[in-house]
Amino acid sequence: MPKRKLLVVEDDAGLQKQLRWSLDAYDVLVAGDRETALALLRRHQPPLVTMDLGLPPDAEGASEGLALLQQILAIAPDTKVVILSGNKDRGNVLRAIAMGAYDFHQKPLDADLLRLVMERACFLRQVQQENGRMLQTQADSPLAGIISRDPGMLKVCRSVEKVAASSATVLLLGASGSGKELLARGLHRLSGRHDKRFVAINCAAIPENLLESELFGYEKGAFTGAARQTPGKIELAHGGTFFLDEIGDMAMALQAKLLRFLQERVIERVGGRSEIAVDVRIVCATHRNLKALVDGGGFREDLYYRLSEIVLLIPPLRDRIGDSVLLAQHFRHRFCASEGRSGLHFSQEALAAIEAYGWPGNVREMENCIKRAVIMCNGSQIMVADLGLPLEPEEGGRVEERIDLREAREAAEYRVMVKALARSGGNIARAAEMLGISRPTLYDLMNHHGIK
Ligand SMILES: Nc1ncnc2c1ncn2[C@@H]1O[C@H](COP(=O)(O)OP(=O)(O)OP(=O)(O)O)[C@@H](O)[C@H]1O
Repeated sequence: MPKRKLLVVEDDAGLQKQLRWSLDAYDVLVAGDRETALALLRRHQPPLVTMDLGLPPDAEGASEGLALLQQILAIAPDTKVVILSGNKDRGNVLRAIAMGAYDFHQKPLDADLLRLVMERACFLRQVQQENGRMLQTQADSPLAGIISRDPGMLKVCRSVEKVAASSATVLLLGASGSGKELLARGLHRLSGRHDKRFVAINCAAIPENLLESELFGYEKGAFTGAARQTPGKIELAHGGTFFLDEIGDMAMALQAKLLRFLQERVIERVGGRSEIAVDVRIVCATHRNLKALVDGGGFREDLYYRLSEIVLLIPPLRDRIGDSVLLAQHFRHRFCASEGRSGLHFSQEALAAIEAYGWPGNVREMENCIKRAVIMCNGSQIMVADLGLPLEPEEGGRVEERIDLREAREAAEYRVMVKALARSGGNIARAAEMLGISRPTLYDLMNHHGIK
């Protein structure tokens, strides 16, 4: 893999040399002034820039550096710019960050820390680019709305594509909010039934005594209040796909009726005498452990086997590598557009918090969280507080927000690295590929975190 390009803007020859040496994992381009920097930027389009704000002719001030920063971000808005600052530059550094610089690093240089900052910048840019590409191709793909770069989740998507054309019954297993309905809709759109209806019913949301008539329909006068003949949801899905969500919550008596339908493909409306043939593709989902329900006598074994011709396991969001930030950016785009708040960005701390949080409510929780943050945030950055994430309980029950960015970054880095290594079965090349970094960089990081 060719080295990534990094533009160093620094007028001090000694520091230029030190930066070249510290950041030798990159293809380093060096500029000593604004004009050279812009020429190199246009020619090489480096994804990463480090810059000193004090450039000639204003080496003591920051006007030249800030003007360059503005130009860099106007020419290539995705560039991740890290400001190298002296300890007296606080005000100017804050100004630079507010203008869109990615981060800052205080001199004297700490090579290890700077390398980490650059790696994180690289990673973030890559995720943002992938997100952009996905948004672009969204309209053409039937699994369009499904955003993921996690190998496990992508495997589920490939399986959906494979089974879509068949008539097999599909069982989707996954926690609440993990995207079961989204996948079921994708499956329908990819199938030969896509021009017919997709009808969904949530077995847990409808009282037991009403579910039967919802599913199978009823004849006029079948029960008090049955004023006219009403077809059921299964019948309405004729020719299309019928999605039964929370199948694990269905009562035993109704399970028997559903099994009969699956065996004979005919329904009988409540209070009716005739059998009506219905042709539907069944997709069901549950967040419950269906096999354990069967073992405990809460779910019919014969129905379980009927429903589980193809079983797809949807990983929870916390196990999807890199997806939390990717999804957060996706929802930020979407809600910025729908709420008329263009130009909002996440602060670094907010991104670190998004990565570190466990998302027990999965993608739905993330969607709600980002929507609220977009609506509630003041200014141009979404801060940690805007996310309203529950704080991690500390030892002794004390609740305290961790605001050490370096620590948060390191923890997040360690986590994704261990996951990638686990998923690749210890294969360094594959793990590095998943992480979007070079093998030497991964070795460096493993060393840094003491992973053998
Ligand atoms: N990978 C994803 N990319 C983008 N949006 C997603 C993704 N997964 C889920 N969503 C969105 O998250 C929300 C919840 O997804 P969905 O309703 O499919 O989950 P579910 O597993 O069926 O939830 P439940 O079990 O609670 O019914 C939806 O708004 C959906 O569009």
